[in-house]
Amino acid sequence: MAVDDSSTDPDGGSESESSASGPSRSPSDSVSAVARSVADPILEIRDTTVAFNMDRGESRVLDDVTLDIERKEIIGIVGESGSGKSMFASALLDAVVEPGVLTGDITYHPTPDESIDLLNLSKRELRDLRWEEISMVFQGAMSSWNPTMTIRGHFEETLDAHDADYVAGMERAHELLSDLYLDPERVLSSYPHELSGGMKQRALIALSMVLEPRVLVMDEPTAALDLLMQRSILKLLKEVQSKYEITMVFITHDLPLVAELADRLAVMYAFQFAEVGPTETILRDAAHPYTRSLLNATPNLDADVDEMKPIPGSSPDPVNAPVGCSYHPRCPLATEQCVEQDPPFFDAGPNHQTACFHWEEAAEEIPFSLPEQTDREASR
Ligand SMILES: Nc1ncnc2c1ncn2[C@@H]1O[C@H](COP(=O)(O)OP(=O)(O)OP(=O)(O)O)[C@@H](O)[C@H]1O
Repeated sequence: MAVDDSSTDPDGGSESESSASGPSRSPSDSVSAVARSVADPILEIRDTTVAFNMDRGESRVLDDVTLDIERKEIIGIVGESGSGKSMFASALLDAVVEPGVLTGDITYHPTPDESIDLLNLSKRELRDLRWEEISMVFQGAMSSWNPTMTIRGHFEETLDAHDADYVAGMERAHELLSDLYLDPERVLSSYPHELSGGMKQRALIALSMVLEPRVLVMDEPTAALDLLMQRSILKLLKEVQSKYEITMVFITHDLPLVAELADRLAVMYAFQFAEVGPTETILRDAAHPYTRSLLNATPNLDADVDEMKPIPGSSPDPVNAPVGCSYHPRCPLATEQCVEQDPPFFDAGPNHQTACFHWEEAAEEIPFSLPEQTDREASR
């Protein structure tokens, strides 16, 4: 799915005529469409692909994605299992595992006036960038604590590896642990097995922020926790984000969960972004048939089980992703055009882009009812 702005009228609406005739998909269109929605990008991801050569053929597990991440925003990357979310996270840190091949352009702007070409750094520069500038809490990281080392040992090791000032670093560790409602001394002197899952996860978030990164990428950071702990960590993350003014990229399959936290959502389907927009807009006016069906299929505390409608069919194999729109085999709105052409992004409203030729029909054809008031709205 490419990005396109050629179908947009001056008022920000879209003209279906131009979409039907196949809008231009040149890179300049791509950049201008993305730039319009993000005023001060801290990360610019352009035409980025991750591919593995398999015996069966090339497996494109991230397929030509373009996205800007705004400084100090919380962006939720949402999608079904296997849609490419973790690959996207790894790409942001040039940390794709071998033999995966990462191509494209990712530019990091530590400040609005500085640009770093993230995919052309030396090993040393990349090592410094990770943790110090862009830090990551990986999926399953709770089990990655070294069981023979206290939590203090982990903080010390991290500070040491980056030649950071020990006293200032440990002061920051104390502050972060307190911010995350942990008793710093008790936690620092504990071994990982002496802490509950929720405490370990909060300590890990503190550890990932100890070198004062500007961006924190979290891949399913709360997946192993119960619902109440997940929600309380989300609340703490919001507080920490606003205190330290950090940019957060929160990756999850759980749309209602991340909707409580994120300013914007980017919905992934089949290794590409299907829709990007402000969280409230996506929840109220999702324009992509997949997002609308995902909202109908997603369990949440407020909906009856009978109201949930699973999406028929299964998500594509990265070796044999469908030609045209990758969602077309499961989409009730699919036409010949969807089978033949890869839809570009269309503007569906302010800062709201969707990669669907038929987005204007989606609201009528795929209705969904908004959940009752959520915690997110109540907390605003
Ligand atoms: N090392 C690898 N070699 C080849 N393919 C891989 C490798 N790791 C992941 N994949 C494939 O890449 C695709 C995207 O995986 P990814 O882990 O990014 O999905 P995800 O959306 O994060 O899912 P989940 O939430 O289940 O982790 C999947 O089809 C997966 O099988």
